[in-house]
Amino acid sequence: MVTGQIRQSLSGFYDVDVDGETYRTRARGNFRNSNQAPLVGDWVDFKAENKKEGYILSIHERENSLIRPPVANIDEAIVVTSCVEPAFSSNLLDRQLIMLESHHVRPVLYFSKGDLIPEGKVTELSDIIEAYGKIYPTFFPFGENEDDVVKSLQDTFPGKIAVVMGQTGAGKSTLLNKIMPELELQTAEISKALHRGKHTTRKVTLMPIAGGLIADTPGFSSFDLFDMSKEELPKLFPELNELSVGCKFRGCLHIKEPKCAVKAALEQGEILESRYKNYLQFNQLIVDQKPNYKK
Ligand SMILES: Nc1nc2c(ncn2[C@@H]2O[C@H](COP(=O)(O)OP(=O)(O)OP(=O)(O)O)[C@@H](O)[C@H]2O)c(=O)[nH]1
Ligand SMILES: [Zn+2]
Repeated sequence: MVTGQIRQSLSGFYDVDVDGETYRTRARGNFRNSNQAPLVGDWVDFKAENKKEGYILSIHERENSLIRPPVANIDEAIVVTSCVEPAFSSNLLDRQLIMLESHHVRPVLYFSKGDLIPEGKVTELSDIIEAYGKIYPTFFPFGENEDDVVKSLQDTFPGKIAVVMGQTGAGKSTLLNKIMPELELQTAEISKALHRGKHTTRKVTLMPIAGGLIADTPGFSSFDLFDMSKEELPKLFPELNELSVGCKFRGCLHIKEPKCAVKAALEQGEILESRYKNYLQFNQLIVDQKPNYKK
């Protein structure tokens, strides 16, 4: 029996890395019937006569995992958000952030297309980005410092598994190509020129980049996964969660309760109004989505 880490999955095959050597494996029949499917990033025990025909015997306990992308043991998720084209959406960003928080994956924010922000909007967007910077590690290449910012993001990679996610056209491929030009990932323009969809295979790969392992995720155009309870939701906003110790009621949802520290902070302008509005909207979505969930 050998132990290694799954680095790629494709059509039922799992490529397992053992100290730099790759073994092609499959999941055993009884394994497929159980609910647990191997994921890229999983540490597995497997049996192999040779490097082409191995069988996964068991999966080690996971730190965490995501559904989109299907990757396990993620150290950080780089959320790429475009400032312009597609327009900045705090709602979409906050949806991704609570999804990551609920899966215990650490978000890192990268804001792209700072160069395209119209002059009249620079202050507004910079203020928003600065506010996010107080909640999460945030990288915003803008003007002269672009290369340094990308470099400092890349300095977070060594020894880690990272996933890159974000809306279609946000600039994920562009960022990865900046870090590692050898990758030559197709950016939107090139794939448009080739007249074909970019993500036709269901291949998931961890690519060695800047000392870490990175999975590039197909972009999405909408995002509506709310599988948490309304009680759990406020805990997924780190700044609300931190403030909640000051609320009068334990389990305060920061909506209608009196003596709520979150609402006080909101009135003082200490938290982003857009985040609070998004919180209220997500709360409503959960309430509408799961009428029987209410305690
Ligand atoms: N001006 C400017 N253009 C950018 C920047 N980042 C990306 N782009 C452009 O935006 C378009 C989309 O970028 P991609 O890197 O393909 O976006 P993606 O997130 O990989 O998109 P999907 O693969 O569809 O999910 C391309 O035309 C890029 O050249 C940026 O910082 N500034
Ligand atoms: Zn409260």
